[in-house]
Amino acid sequence: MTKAIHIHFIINPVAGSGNNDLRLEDVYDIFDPEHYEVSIKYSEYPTHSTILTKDSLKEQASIIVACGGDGTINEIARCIVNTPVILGIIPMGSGNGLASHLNIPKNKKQALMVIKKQAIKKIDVGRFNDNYFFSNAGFGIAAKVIKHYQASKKRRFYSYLKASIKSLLESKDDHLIQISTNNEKLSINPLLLFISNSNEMGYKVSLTPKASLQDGLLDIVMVPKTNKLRTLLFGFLMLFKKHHILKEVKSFQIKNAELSQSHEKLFHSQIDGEYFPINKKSISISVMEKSLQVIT
Ligand SMILES: Nc1ncnc2c1ncn2[C@@H]1O[C@H](COP(=O)(O)OP(=O)(O)OP(=O)(O)O)[C@@H](O)[C@H]1O
Repeated sequence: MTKAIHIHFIINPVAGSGNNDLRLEDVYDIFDPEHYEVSIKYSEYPTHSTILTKDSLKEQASIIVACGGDGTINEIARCIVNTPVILGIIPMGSGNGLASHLNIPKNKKQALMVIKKQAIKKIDVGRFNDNYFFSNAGFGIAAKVIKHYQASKKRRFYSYLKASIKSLLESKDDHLIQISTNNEKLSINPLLLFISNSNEMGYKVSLTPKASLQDGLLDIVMVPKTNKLRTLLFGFLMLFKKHHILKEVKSFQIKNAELSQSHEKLFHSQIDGEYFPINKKSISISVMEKSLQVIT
């Protein structure tokens, strides 16, 4: 008798519009119980998915399926970078940036069928000091929007738009960030400093439409603080992926970068759509080429 494949589903019940679940019968309709051993787990609080994933690794899971959005994917995938364990995704989040880049259907049954086929892609992973990002990380308004969005408690496009406008209009504090990359030293008081592995932030919005998950590079978009009118114009153009026509918008690719602040210790940042303040003088960013196996 061949050994059963252990496939574990970790569900974030509150991602997206909430009430997420998965019925064991529906999974066994697609994954025949003779060949698959299925386990379904629910996260009960933020970061719980990481603990559940570590348990699944001890339980010999060879496929772990993240059922949620980019935040849930991060909590799970960070445990399986550079391991033979494969990540599956059932998009249940609000923005679902990474799943959308990978063309994973939102319909549960269709997403299960994709997982069953097991077409595996090795994707790049972003490193942010000792943390990973799979979709994107950012500073300036990218972090503020997430802070306001999380405070609004509702995970919908409208809340995201509201948080974006609020952040665009209140950007008055100055944080000069120095960046060493590609043999260059840059300095910016950022309206936005965005570092992306994938080509979508979620809700089909993209600051880096040409980014690839397999090119061994991270795509950067840098916008210095500017006046309110140009700030709003930037926000508007971004919705149509036309922000690059503004002369102050700089886009380039990197393999690694060192970020530092001379006067301020706290970096307000976001990683994969979750607010992530860092109390360090510097941040190292790099790409780890093709170090996560994902079913697409
Ligand atoms: N039971 C729970 N109660 C409260 N928060 C939880 C629970 N389980 C997970 N979380 C947290 O929910 C947050 C949001 O998850 P996730 O990013 O997957 O959804 P989303 O924000 O709706 O989607 P996206 O990031 O794609 O827009 C994560 O920070 C995660 O830690």
